[in-house]
Amino acid sequence: MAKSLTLEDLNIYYGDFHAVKDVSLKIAPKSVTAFIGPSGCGKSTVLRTLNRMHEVTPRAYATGSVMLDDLDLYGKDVDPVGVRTTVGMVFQRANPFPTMSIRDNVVAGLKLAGVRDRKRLDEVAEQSLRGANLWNEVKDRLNKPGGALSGGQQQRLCIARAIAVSPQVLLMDEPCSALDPISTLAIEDLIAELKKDYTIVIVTHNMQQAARVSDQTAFFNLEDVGQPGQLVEVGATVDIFSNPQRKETEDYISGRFG
Ligand SMILES: Nc1ncnc2c1ncn2[C@@H]1O[C@H](COP(=O)(O)OP(=O)(O)OP(=O)(O)O)[C@@H](O)[C@H]1O
Repeated sequence: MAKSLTLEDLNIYYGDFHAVKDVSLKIAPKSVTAFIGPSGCGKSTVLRTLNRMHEVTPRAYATGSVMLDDLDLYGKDVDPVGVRTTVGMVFQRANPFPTMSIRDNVVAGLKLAGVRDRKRLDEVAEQSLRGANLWNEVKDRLNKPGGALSGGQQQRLCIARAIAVSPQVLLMDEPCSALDPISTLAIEDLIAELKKDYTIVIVTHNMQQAARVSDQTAFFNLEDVGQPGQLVEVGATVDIFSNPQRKETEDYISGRFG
């Protein structure tokens, strides 16, 4: 079931480079939080610490804590691979396995986890494709390759693949940046649906998108090039967009910089 995330004093490094400084933030279950801010301020870096993908980069590490309800994701006995199942991720560019069938793309994670029962796999494939609003478009060609779908369909296939393993949180790193406006709206509608079951964190450069899809907005910035990114302001999306407390936030959302 959907869970909360609590980041406390999170500092994130790539080797000697201090990329993000002192982030503390609460994310409620079954809500959408948007990370916004200019290029290089650390939005994707923070996102990747939420499922321990950050440390996949050589010499990258984080200090502080990320709690999933009461589980410290950076705790000593926590398996990062398990974390990545519990906290799923969808990337900027849809990345289905191109020659693998649509059905097998969706259940790839389950197969990897050892599930072999064909009936069960078919059920999960259908459920996840329905959940990703893709079922009606692909139900007659489940054995065709995932790479044969349109960009927007591929992105929904990746969302189906992410939800097939029953995560508690979904992270989305600019999921619409490679999509046309119609496919973008389809993904935004889907986010509104998914929020009923999942806690969602999305990085977006699109202010209108942040305003449309999120309940909470976190604005990141950096004082100067080479300085660590920081969380400048976080609050209910309506407040951040209508009544930001910090001038930097106002300047950014009104398009005066970034
Ligand atoms: N693999 C890496 N190795 C070293 N430094 C990195 C790596 N990835 C990102 N960085 C640096 O960390 C900082 C934050 O980058 P990040 O990609 O998180 O920013 P962002 O806000 O998501 O940017 P954008 O909006 O352009 O995607 C930048 O200075 C970036 O150059």
